[in-house]
This record gives sequence, structure tokens and C-alpha cells, in this order.
Amino acid sequence: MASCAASGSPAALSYRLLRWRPSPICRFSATFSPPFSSAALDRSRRISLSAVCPSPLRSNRIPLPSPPAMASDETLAAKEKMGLLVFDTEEELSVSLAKYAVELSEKFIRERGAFTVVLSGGSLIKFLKELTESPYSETLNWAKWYIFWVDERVVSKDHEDSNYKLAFDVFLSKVPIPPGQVCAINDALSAQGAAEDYETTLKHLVNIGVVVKSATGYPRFDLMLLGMGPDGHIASLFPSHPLVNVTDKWVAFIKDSPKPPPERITFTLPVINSSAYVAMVVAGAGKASVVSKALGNEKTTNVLPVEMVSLEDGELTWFTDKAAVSMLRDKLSL
Ligand SMILES: O=C1O[C@H](COP(=O)(O)O)[C@@H](O)[C@H](O)[C@H]1O
Repeated sequence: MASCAASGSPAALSYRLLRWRPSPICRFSATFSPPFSSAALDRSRRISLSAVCPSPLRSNRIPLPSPPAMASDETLAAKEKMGLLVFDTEEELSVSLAKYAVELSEKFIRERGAFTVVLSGGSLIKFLKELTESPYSETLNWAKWYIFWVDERVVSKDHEDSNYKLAFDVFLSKVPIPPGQVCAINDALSAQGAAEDYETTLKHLVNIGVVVKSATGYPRFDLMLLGMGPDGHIASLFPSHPLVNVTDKWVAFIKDSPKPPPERITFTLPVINSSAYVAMVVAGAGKASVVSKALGNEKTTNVLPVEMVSLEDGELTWFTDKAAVSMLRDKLSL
């Protein structure tokens, strides 16, 4: 079994009694014309907000460009629900991401007594460091957090390639989330076995109400923290790989990942798209051209996995830095 023991804990069982009621999704309704900005926005261009939506969840979001005339209704709807935040520095990005996570943590714990958070590996993890420091390290209700991975490399948990190890070293070892609520893969299994086992664990957590079930029957995580590779991959869903089309599984496995190591497990796209909130955390010039393709308004035929993120009933926010949006900036005249 995947290593989280939440299934047996009394705390987890008590969630069975709680009913999920969808909370109002924060929509970005205010508009402002950027000067291209960043953390300065955080301080000086804060948009006044309605009471239902605390600030970092929707402030400072730069409206994305209008989709092409040929765009489908789905694309249009997805873009309407997207927001883009641009920061001068990675430090400022981390601070804003921490505030965002804190507000969502408070919201979900208040509403249903638990907060389910899905991590990626890679560069995303360094942006969580802020959460391990004061004041968040002391004030957050870590006992109610449940941690999952959107993808994992099929290696032992102490291997340098392990997404679990990366998250543990930088984040999890520094905050008091109960170990039984950290759902890592069973690293003794094959790729297929680990994917099936992780899905079984998720199904159990859905059954006992720790993880919410979406209207379409997939697990609906409260917050998914995604990274994006320079090729436009998210999780272990790679461009042109058949895994991007899988809809009959929650967790799939791959043995020919173009990025090493080759064996991995990954949430499928419908699980990602069932999330309540997704933060797409992308920094650095190496990702500028893919950011430009994903967020620009040109019509292209080769749709990248990152462009397939289109939440059913949730809110997607891009947390970026200036370097990552450098090519988009020209297109948008920011
Ligand atoms: O292999 C992976 O890559 C992506 C992107 O990583 P990054 O270092 O370019 O941000 C990551 O999101 C994923 O979890 C990981 O397994």
C-alpha cells in the first residue's frame, strides 16, 4: 500500500461524516491594464476584493489575451478562469505562493476539516521553502494537511531522483504534517504495481471523505502545485505521448519517459483537471518559449500537455517570473 496510513486513523474516519459542498470559486472579475509588473503589484496595485475571496486568491491577476477566434468554447471558458501572476524575483514568487497556500489551507480546513495538497517534483519544490519558515511554520494547521504527488519516479524513496525525497528534504521534514497523511508511493513495486496501488489508496481516501470526489467521478484535490518542463510536460504527461489521452484511470504508469528516469507513475489529465485550485509554478528563461505558446493567443496544432490543463470547475493561476514571461511580454505588449 502507498505509505500514507490515513486510511486507518480516527481523524480520517471522522471525515466520513462531512459533506462536500462546492464553495464559490473565485473568479477574476476586476480588470486593470498592466504596466507589466510583478511583486510591486502585490503591494501597490492590489485590487479591491469581495468578501468571499481573500486577497491572494484573486488579486493582481493579469487577464490573459483573448483566445483566437477559432477557439472552442472549452478553450474560452478555460482562459476565462485562468490568471497570471508575474514576479520580479523567485523570492517574491515564493512569498506570494505561500500566502496563496495559506489562504486555501484556511478556507478548506474551515469548510471541511482537511486540506489535500498535491505536489510535483522538480523546480516547484524550492518555492515551498517560504512555507517552512516563520510565521507559516508555526501558524498553519499542518495537522489537517494531506500530501500527494502528481507524479513520482519509480525509484526508492532515498534515491536522488525521487520526488518524495526532494519534497522531504526541502519541505516535509521541516513542517509537522503527520507522516500518516503523506501519501508516497510504495517504492517496492513495479511501475504498474505502484500506479495501481496509488489509485487504490486514493479510492479509499475518497470513500472515507478525506479526498473529495468530483462531479465527473475523479478525485478533486483542494490544491495542486504543478511545475512545467521546458518541453511543456506537466506531471509525467509528455508531449505526444499516448498517456495524455488516458481517461479510464486516475493513476497511470510510464516506462519510456523521455526525461529520465524512464519509469514513473502519474495522475492522468482528468484528475488534474478536476482540481479545485491549481498553481502552475514556472520560472526561468528556459521556459519562456513554452509559456509564450501556452498563454499567447496563437492557434497551433501541436497542443502541449500544459495547454491541456483546463479545469472542470476550478481556478488555475500561473505563478511566474519575468524571465519566464519574457517572450509573452512582447506578444501582449505588457
Ligand atoms: O520530471 C519532472 O519534471 C517536471 C518539471 O520539472 P522542472 O524541474 O522543469 O520544474 C515536474 O513538474 C515533475 O513533477 C517531474 O517529475
